[in-house]
Amino acid sequence: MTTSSLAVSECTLSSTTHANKSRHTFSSLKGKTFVVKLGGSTLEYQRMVLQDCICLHALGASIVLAHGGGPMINEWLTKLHIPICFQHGLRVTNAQTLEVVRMVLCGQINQELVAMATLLGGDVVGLCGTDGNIVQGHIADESLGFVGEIDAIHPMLVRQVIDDGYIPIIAPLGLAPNGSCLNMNADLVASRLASALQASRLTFLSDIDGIYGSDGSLVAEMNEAEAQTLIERGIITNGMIPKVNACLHALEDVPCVQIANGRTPHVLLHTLEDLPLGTRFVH
Ligand SMILES: Nc1ncnc2c1ncn2[C@@H]1O[C@H](COP(=O)(O)OP(=O)(O)O)[C@@H](O)[C@H]1O
Ligand SMILES: CC(=O)N[C@@H](CCC(=O)OP(=O)(O)O)C(=O)O
Repeated sequence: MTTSSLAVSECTLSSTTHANKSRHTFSSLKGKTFVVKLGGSTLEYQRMVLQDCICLHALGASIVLAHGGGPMINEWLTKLHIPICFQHGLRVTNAQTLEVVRMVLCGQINQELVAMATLLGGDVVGLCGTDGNIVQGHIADESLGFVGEIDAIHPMLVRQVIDDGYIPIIAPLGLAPNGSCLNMNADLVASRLASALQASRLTFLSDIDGIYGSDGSLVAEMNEAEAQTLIERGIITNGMIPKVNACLHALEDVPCVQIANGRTPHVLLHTLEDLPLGTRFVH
């Protein structure tokens, strides 16, 4: 048995119910592209998420894993006594902060995901948004420092990696026209990648079940007007603001966009059952 088929059987065995229930869904994954965004808040559950990615990949889907790492960047900034500051969910990034962002996202988190996925039998390639000019952007707001707004996604390298049979694992950095590296919000990178790849599904895995509304209960479906109202009323705050904007942006090109809890066992397999799960964005 190959390492890849081992990973599939481990995944399928530990989720026999899903495999049985979803036999029809699983048999039709060829040609489908799933973009998964793994939030920094959920990286401790990376093993389970990677297992599901490897399983779906072995069953024929093209998988792209985009990751964040906000909490780990905060940990390192704190250790180094560098101040932490966010505006509307985006990190204010001066030159010193950018050095730490790059080291943590690429040197630590991306490398750990690649090592863990390889150990689990996956064929993965670690990339960062600057590789092959995948994520091109510019500084949109001087007050945020080296934070990029995305101008273009060049998905050729990602497509090549997929076509060669690998799962690309992508860190959220970008390149400015002058060649300088920019800190990008990972949700926005995942969203734009999903659009550029014409993905059939974009799933944001975070540390909450989905979006909580004004009465504190989970909102199963949300459209743009409802999202804007919740942002204006201060019910959607912090990192959820760019995440919601990313979801709304992707909805123009991607038929299924949802936020789900990355701590739920085999949540990616659940997403294929088309049962209510987390918050799904609708027109
Ligand atoms: N209305 C809301 N519903 C759910 N979570 C919200 C809401 N508003 C703000 N949040 C916050 O958004 C967080 C998820 O965003 P973020 O911290 O950026 O996560 P990630 O690292 O997974 O991308 C939640 O942990 C929660 O604290
Ligand atoms: C500009 C900006 O805010 N960049 C983010 C990049 C990481 C990220 O987005 O991580 P999460 O998905 O865990 O939030 C940051 O520096 O934290």
